[in-house]
Amino acid sequence: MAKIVVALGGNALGKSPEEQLELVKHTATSLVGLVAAGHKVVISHGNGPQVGAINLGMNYAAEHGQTAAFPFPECGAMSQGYIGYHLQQSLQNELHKQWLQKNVVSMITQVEVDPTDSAFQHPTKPVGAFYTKEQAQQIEHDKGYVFKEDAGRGYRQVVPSPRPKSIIELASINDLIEGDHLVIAGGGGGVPVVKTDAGLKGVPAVIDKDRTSALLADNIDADQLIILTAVDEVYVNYGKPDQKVLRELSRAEAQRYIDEGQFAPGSMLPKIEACLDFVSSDEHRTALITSLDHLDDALAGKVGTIISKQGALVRE
Ligand SMILES: Nc1ncnc2c1ncn2[C@@H]1O[C@H](COP(=O)(O)OP(=O)(O)O)[C@@H](O)[C@H]1O
Ligand SMILES: NC(=O)OP(=O)(O)O
Repeated sequence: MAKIVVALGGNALGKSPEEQLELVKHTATSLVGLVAAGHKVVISHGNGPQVGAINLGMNYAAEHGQTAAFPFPECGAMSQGYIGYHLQQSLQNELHKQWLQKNVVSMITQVEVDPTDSAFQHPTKPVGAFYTKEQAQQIEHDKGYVFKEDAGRGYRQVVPSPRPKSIIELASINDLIEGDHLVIAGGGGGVPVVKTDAGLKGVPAVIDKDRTSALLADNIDADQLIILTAVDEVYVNYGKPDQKVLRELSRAEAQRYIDEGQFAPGSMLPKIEACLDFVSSDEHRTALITSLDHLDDALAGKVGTIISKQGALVRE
């Protein structure tokens, strides 16, 4: 029996509620398979496209006098509710189908960040829709948003992405895990908050969910961190004619590829760094990167990139 944190990528969750529900239903089958095998599973998820879409919609409604303005942290909390709802429902339906009894719960999670984090001066986290260069320049001009090219897929708005310091609801998450609940936590990297004299206060940013998932996995002393995204494996020379798949990576190999710039900042780089953070303190810990579609194949060792401290494969 292992304790496993599974992080679902926001970009891999489709572009609409219908697409997201279909993708989540499919992944729920594999996640419940892990539960059926006796593992303790904690699920986290991204929210880049979703929080971007919610923010765009709320801004549009506010600009047209239809609603009050909704600050960015509130949009982050809404994205946790929206994705958590799909996950809860799909997991509950799948548990029922497999005749398994388990309570499923999404924990609205706040994550403390440092107000002096230099990330606030250098926005890097892509959120929302993809635009052409011309469209992005127009919106930059009209609204003052910052856009960057995202891993060859188009231009996206970027917001600050400070590092997660601590998980505010950690004690409750641990209690729920101990109580054998199937917990969804740290959604969208958590709603970023800072500690002030007046208490916790939300800040406009998106914490990288891979970093928060690694922190969560460390804090609950998990054995494995699984990052599910849109690609089956990690590559060197990604997207080039000579791209090469990486099936197993040691800490030293991963560091060498990071230094070579093999992993795109804002997409694959934070995943690799999060995996390294998680495996570095304990050689029995492993991290796995694969696609939402192929979790079962990856657990069977057919696809996926495994990262461990020494690079030696440790599987159940
Ligand atoms: N070296 C690499 N190997 C594999 N994928 C990479 C690499 N560099 C960048 N990517 C891109 O990173 C994406 C995953 O990051 P992202 O879309 O931000 O993840 P998420 O699923 O968490 O939203 C992949 O779909 C791929 O397009
Ligand atoms: N919050 C976050 O990291 O979202 P994505 O997985 O969508 O990038």
